[in-house]
Amino acid sequence: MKNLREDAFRIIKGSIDFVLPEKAVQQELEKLSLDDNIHIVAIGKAAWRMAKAAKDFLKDKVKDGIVITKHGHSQGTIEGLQIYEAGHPIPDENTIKATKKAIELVQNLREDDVVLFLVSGGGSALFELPADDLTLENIKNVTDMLLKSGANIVEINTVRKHLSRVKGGNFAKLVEPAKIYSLVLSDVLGDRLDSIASGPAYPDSTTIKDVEKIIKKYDLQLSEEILQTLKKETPKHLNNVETRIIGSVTKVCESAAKIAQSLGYNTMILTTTLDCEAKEAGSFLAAIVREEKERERPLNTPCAIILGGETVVHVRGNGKGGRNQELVLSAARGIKGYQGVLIASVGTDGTDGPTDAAGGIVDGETVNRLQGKGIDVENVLNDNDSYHALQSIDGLVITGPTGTNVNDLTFILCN
Ligand SMILES: Nc1ncnc2c1ncn2[C@@H]1O[C@H](COP(=O)(O)OP(=O)(O)OP(=O)(O)O)[C@@H](O)[C@H]1O
Ligand SMILES: O=C(O)[C@H](O)CO
Ligand SMILES: [Mg+2]
Repeated sequence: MKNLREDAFRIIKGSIDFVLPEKAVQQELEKLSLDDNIHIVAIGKAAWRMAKAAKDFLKDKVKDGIVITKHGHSQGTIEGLQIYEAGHPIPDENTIKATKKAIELVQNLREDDVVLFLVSGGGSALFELPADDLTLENIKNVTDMLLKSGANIVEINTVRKHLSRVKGGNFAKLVEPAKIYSLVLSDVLGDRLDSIASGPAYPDSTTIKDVEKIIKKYDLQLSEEILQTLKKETPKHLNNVETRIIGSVTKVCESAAKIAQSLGYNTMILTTTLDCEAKEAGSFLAAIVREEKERERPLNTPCAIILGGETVVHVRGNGKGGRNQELVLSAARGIKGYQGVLIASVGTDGTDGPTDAAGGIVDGETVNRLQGKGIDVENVLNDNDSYHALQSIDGLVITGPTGTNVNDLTFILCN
């Protein structure tokens, strides 16, 4: 018999290690073998670690550079690079100041210069210079409105791209005639490159028609000056950019599958875009487990069934939890009594909702164990209190902040 719990922790640790910024950046730089005259521009929550890895690898080939990351995310100086911290999820004065510095850095480059553009999630708030005569206040207001509207990240960034001097491919235009190599750590399901950090160096696939639809759909009340700016198109073609995705939930799933295989499991990646309600995802996973246990389908045991994505929780209760913890607890209801099975789900950033846990692990005994402590799973789910319930039965996965952020990993292990 396999030790499912031990194997689960190996899969979690190993697959997250694979998309840590250092490893992902250096592996790609080895393949690229860039010449001299490199200028680093790094944006996003992982910017500091990506830039440090690039500088350590490229050494004197780097002429200069700039890092723009979230407040609290810098880990000190990096020789030859300017470091800025700025507001996230709402941009602040530093966002504008740092973005102007980045533009200064790339504005007068020549054809034989190279901009190494390191992109990670959070870049939209951290890298911004408003278009036309719009002010930071304008952008803050629109951002706040969009974040509260219920629009998804692709929709939010569609609007943001059309209000900016750097988003939606505009940054690449400012870099011309120099070339950009863009290395991207994706936090958008499906890895839409024009959405990640609002695609400063990627041809924009969205149009002002799309913006109009989003304004209507969410009944956004925008000022006249903003509506005027939203009439201008973003660049649809760029000639100076090469882009590589160096980390994503797809890569996490693929490395989880490899690790599971090496541990002796028959393995399948079911999806890399799980995006429904966390509780529903949990019920669905439990149904798959029952099929495995009753009929050994879809895989012969021992097996690992792997999913990547980012589920949604509409928080209505007063409890503490996160989408991964809620997903596994919901799943626990449907696998009650089964032996030799486990379901785990974690955020690859190590933080699931406003908790210190990355996610949770449940098995066929979870519901009974909770009952033994006088805890009713339905009540817990109604109150969105998955954290305390899982904590009481040693069902939390605690990794601490991992330094990367590429959505969530969920998997089933069956003996
Ligand atoms: N008590 C709770 N139970 C379940 N889910 C919760 C609870 N409180 C908050 N959440 C969910 O946690 C989400 C926020 O999670 P988290 O802080 O991990 O952000 P994120 O989406 O991963 O963003 P980031 O890219 O910044 O990490 C919210 O969208 C909310 O749905
Ligand atoms: O910065 C952003 O736009 C989001 O994190 C998606 O990449
Ligand atoms: Mg998170």
